[in-house]
Amino acid sequence: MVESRLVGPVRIVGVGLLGTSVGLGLRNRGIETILADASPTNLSIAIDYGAGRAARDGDQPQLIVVCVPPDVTAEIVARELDAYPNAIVTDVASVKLAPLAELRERGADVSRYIGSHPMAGRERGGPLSGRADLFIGRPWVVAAHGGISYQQANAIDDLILDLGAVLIEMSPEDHDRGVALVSHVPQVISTILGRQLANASNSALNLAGQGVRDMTRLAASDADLWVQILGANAEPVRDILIAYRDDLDRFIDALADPTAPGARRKVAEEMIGGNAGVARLPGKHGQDRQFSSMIVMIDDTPGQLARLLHEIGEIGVNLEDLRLEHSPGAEIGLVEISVLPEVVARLTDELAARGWRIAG
Ligand SMILES: NC(=O)C1=CN([C@@H]2O[C@H](COP(=O)(O)OP(=O)(O)OC[C@H]3O[C@@H](n4cnc5c(N)ncnc54)[C@H](O)[C@@H]3O)[C@@H](O)[C@H]2O)C=CC1
Ligand SMILES: O=C(O)C(=O)Cc1ccc(O)cc1
Repeated sequence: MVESRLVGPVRIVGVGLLGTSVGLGLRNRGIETILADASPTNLSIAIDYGAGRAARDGDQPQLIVVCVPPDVTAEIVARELDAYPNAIVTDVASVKLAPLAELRERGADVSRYIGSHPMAGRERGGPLSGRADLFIGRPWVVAAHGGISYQQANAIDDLILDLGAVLIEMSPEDHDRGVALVSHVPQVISTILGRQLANASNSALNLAGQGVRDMTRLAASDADLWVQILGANAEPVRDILIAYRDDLDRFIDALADPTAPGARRKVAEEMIGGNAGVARLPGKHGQDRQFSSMIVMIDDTPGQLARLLHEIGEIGVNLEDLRLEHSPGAEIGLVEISVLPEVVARLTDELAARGWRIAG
């Protein structure tokens, strides 16, 4: 078992996709986890899956992670702060300003609370979708505020590093504007595109290739959750959608008469603008687009990276690119390797069989 930074126990409230994944990841590191959920069914599934045990009288959690829908996040965080006066509390809701504002309105003791947000998830919620490796190599924002000192937030940093994620500090305002651009607006646009398919003919749908599937993956997301996320971050999302409407209008105008002087240039300029934007995305959807990437966790000890590279050579796979990230303070390294898409499955299986920990 890998050594952990957290001491525990960690109490997890809400054991759907996020809560079960946190529980499974911490249990893999030997950390005691206590689970709670308003749904008895979800609670027993998460326990059966090995994400932790049920709560008992006298539990003294070091840290509480609230993983409930955004609308009820502040209410549950406030309740947990009251019930466990020695614990630090965080939440994982996809928006950060609204829960903090509501906690302040409720007069909660925010000196023991910092909101956070892992940029990792799936379209399907519920405990059955939980995965121990969901957060490995993913950004996890800590949205600090003036009411808590850095030292008190140590347990939240340890949680993030123990789960193999990459800690990023941001203000709640910057966070909400950032996720509006990279998560919430892409969700809306994917949904709109998905709706266009609802009444399409079967003969058109039968032609669907990978492009439309990539673009509409998010359209399968849970409506209940997204009504809450978009409602809680409406202003930044709206601002970007208004700019997007202008972009759409330019495209529509350019296509009104594609043979008119300058029309082709206008379309080309839009395409080149898109190329430039997507090239700025870090990681596998950006610079390394023509290759597939995977992340291998290595212990931060001498010889580990060399052994990994040697074994990839033994497996007979050519490495196209490599990036090494140290999780600040954690004794692990995250090696992002890029290879040809057709060898990913074999390389993943063979490295896993040799005992390497792989994440996505
Ligand atoms: N789904 C995703 O991809 C991501 C979601 N998030 C955030 O994580 C949080 C949880 O999302 P998911 O795990 O996807 O949802 P989910 O629907 O899979 O799980 C939510 C769980 O909370 C429980 N719950 C609801 N109200 C409760 C209450 N009052 N008290 C106790 N338990 C309650 C539900 O029974 C359910 O088990 C949300 O705030 C969401 O914004 C963050 C990153 C990614
Ligand atoms: O599936 C994806 O690519 C996502 O972006 C999932 C996701 C959904 C909600 C979040 O708050 C964070 C991540």
